[in-house]
Amino acid sequence: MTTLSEMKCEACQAGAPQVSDIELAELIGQLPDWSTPVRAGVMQLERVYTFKNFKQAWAFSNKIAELAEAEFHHPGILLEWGKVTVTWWTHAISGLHRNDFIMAAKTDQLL
Ligand SMILES: C[C@H](O)[C@H](O)[C@H]1CNC2=NC(N)=NC(=O)C2=N1
Repeated sequence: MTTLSEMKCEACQAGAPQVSDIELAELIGQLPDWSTPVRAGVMQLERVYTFKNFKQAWAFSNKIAELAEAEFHHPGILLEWGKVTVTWWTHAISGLHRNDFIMAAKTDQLL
């Protein structure tokens, strides 16, 4: 079985379906360290990573940015001293697409 981190994002346009409740339950089950906050009506996928200092957090943020550009699917990244908060959602559909779960799994692989 292909794991999420081995999958590739698919091109996602406006009108693409958000994950269903059943898909959401199945996918979030593969990402135990991630939460699904809803902000301004938009469900997102979020994880906080902690580090020993700003420099390590900064380096991790750069890796995420490179991954996002390679997959052309981009997160929110909050860089703080010793912390990186990564938030994935699909702007085009104002919600969660399978791509967001793939990218969250790939983000975990960067550690
Ligand atoms: C023009 C539009 O921003 C692009 O097609 C891509 C870029 N990266 C993206 N990233 C995310 N998270 N959602 C998008 O809808 C998205 N669209």
